[in-house]
Amino acid sequence: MPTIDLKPSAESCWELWQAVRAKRPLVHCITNFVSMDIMANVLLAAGCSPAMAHSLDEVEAFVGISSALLVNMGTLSPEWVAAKKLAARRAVELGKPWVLDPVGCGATPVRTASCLQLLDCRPTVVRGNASEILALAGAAGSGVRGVDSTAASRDALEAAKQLAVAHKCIVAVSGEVDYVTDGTAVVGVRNGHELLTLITAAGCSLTALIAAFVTAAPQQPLLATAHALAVFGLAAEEGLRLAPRPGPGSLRVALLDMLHLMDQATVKAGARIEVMA
Ligand SMILES: Nc1ncnc2c1ncn2[C@@H]1O[C@H](COP(=O)(O)OP(=O)(O)OP(=O)(O)O)[C@@H](O)[C@H]1O
Ligand SMILES: Cc1ncsc1CCO
Ligand SMILES: [Mg+2]
Repeated sequence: MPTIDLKPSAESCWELWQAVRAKRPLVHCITNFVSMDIMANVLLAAGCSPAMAHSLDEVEAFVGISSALLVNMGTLSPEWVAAKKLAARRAVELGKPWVLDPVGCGATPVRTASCLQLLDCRPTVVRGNASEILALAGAAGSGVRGVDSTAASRDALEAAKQLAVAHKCIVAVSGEVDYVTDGTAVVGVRNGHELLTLITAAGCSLTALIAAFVTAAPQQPLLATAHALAVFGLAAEEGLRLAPRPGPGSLRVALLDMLHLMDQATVKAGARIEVMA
């Protein structure tokens, strides 16, 4: 497959998505019980192959046959955390991208400690809501309410930059504006809709899509992440426009439909990715 040279643009967004579809990457997801269904469906609709596998006995072999790994801290247990660490280390050994979703970081000491242990396993990308990113960076008063954020994404941008520098990774904070940074550059994505916060595991699924997009532009994980954020957010916007009712249930279905149906003209007209720093 030819190497893609991404630009922070809507054109590039379509181009990368087509490369993802052509590759149909197998994304190995060690996620949570809540997100399994919607995450697998989001990946399928967007043109990828999902596989949910979390057995301690199997995860290393699964990383071996996958294009990328997604690790999500949602419904954690000691066995699952051990499996996540093994899988993450294997991904690094094999040079495969892996993406961390620190769900509910800051909610309990065990959860925060587990997220920090995974962060030490050298993720390619970390994507969380603002409260999760603040807690991961050790900021006081992150405001996490269970797995939900009470902070605005802009308020977590400095924390995201700190994390990116300290852990040599890309950090994305989702919210009204999504921010992606490597610690120096900042790219903003202005797609999405507030109703997404009423669909459980929308963010979890988005993180899995980021893992898929990075497989098609492994040298440009920052821009690949921004492109995944734009595609996901735009699918929600377009879905809501065409949904029978403006509620979370209809949006959940319409989001999947749009990830399957969205065309080039819609992506080129609607993706809002901009370099901010
Ligand atoms: N106020 C908002 N306006 C527009 N889009 C939003 C808003 N808040 C979140 N989003 C979008 O919702 C999606 C999920 O992000 P969110 O920050 O809600 O994730 P999350 O809290 O991790 O979700 P979950 O834990 O349920 O998986 C992203 O595409 C994001 O851009
Ligand atoms: C609601 C919930 N609880 C643990 S994981 C999860 C899915 C959203 O993060
Ligand atoms: Mg989340």
